[in-house]
Amino acid sequence: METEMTASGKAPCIAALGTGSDVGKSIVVTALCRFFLNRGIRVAPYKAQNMSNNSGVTPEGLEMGRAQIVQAEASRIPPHVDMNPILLKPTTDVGCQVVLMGEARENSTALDYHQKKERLFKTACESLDRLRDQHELVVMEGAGSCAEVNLMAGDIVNLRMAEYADAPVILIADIHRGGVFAQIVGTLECLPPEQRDRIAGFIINRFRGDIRLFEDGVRWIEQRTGKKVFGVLPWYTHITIEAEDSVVIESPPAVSPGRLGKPSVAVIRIPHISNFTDFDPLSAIDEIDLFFIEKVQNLSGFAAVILPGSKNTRFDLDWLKTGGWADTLRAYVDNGGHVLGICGGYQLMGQYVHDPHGLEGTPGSEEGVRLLPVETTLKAPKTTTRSRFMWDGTEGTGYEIHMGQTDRLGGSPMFTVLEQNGGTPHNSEDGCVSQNGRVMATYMHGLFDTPAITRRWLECIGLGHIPISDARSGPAARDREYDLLAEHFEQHMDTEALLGLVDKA
Ligand SMILES: NC(=O)CC[C@H](N)C(=O)O
Repeated sequence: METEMTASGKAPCIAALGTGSDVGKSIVVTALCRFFLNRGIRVAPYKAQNMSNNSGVTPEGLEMGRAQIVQAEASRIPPHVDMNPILLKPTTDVGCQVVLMGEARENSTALDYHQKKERLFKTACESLDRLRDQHELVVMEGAGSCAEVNLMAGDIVNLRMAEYADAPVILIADIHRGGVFAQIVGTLECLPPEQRDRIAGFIINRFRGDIRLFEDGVRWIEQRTGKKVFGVLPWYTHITIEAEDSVVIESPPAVSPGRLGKPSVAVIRIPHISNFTDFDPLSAIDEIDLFFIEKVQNLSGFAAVILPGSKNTRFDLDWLKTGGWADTLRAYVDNGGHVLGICGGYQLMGQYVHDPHGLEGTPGSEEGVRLLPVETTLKAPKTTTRSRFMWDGTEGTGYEIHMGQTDRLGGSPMFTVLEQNGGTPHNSEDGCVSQNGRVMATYMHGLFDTPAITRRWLECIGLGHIPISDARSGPAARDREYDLLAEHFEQHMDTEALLGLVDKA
């Protein structure tokens, strides 16, 4: 199918906006991208502004939100910062790092960020225009609820962006949390008439149970609003696509390792966790139980404990120390436990973390958890690389996103870096392994995406007998999941009506 160019000579756009946060916008956009691609349309994803600590690196070595990287993958195109020109990475409750066109620009409080919105809106529009020049369709994603009336004047990602692109809007609602009728009618009610008219219809996400029982509900919504329900998307468990938001791992309960007779691995859910999707390949292994844990508990039942990335290393370090985690971790290691740190988790495990310029809070130094002989200083410029590395003869790929630079004062490096952003690495040593080999850490995110590296790490923690199939991870495996998602989506959507939207756009 071909799309009609708009009068401006640019490709049409459609926008998926939400009735709230975490209603499943990203996954619907991912499904839409693969659906349109399967109909022969060259499609690209776009989200003007993303607030997330879950980011990745483009082939050009620039940083962008992982959700748009996933959507680009579903569109079978390389990710580009135009797909997510503004990324806000929360460091504190009131401040964030502003990543503009893939580069960390500054730390901003919500208030001063607000004052820069107009300039940023222009940058975001230019990105969208470029995407529209290069593709046949752009599927835009909104942020949070599109009807936050107090924020509408400064909106650069929801209806204002849809207006700029003259895009019809699909409103995504989440029936699982209840109140779906009020979500939809209430959202429309909060919008001025011209914006309400822009909403073409609805997708109801996360339906559980017998869908026939909801037919009345669909009729009610259509009669009440005069707009179409494009489809009701049932809950699924047979498809794995990485999650966008760390709310999926919020407030995890205490767990009993080994409860199912399987070896268990714990990831400590630190307050500013970043790139929690690093562990998706581990959760996919049936023979292992992977848990996120937050409350201090005895660790002796775990085969290994992981300290993940952090967007505020010193804050999380203080949290680990004052809450009792630091002592618990040291005792666990003294008793033979295995610990792995990734990025911020690596920094935490050293002797000190220095932040002389206050990049992540007030300037100063903080004593580390002291599990490794390393010392870290946070300083610009930010490192953002796609890397290739070697671990004792096993090759892997990963990506680095950090301000910190870490000096090794003992132990040995974990990886030899072979390549960064397609060129020679700045420093060919990465990470640190303790003398006894049980404590190790690296800057490399995404290391478990390489099955051979996962296998190698499982050997290190005494789980070398667990089979790791190459078919479970990597690009080909993810591509199959996008097809499964599109299939599920098509089964439950009025596909003709969706295609009709593109014609009208
Ligand atoms: N991704 C991370 O874990 C980043 C670690 C730390 N906040 C830094 O910027 O160096």
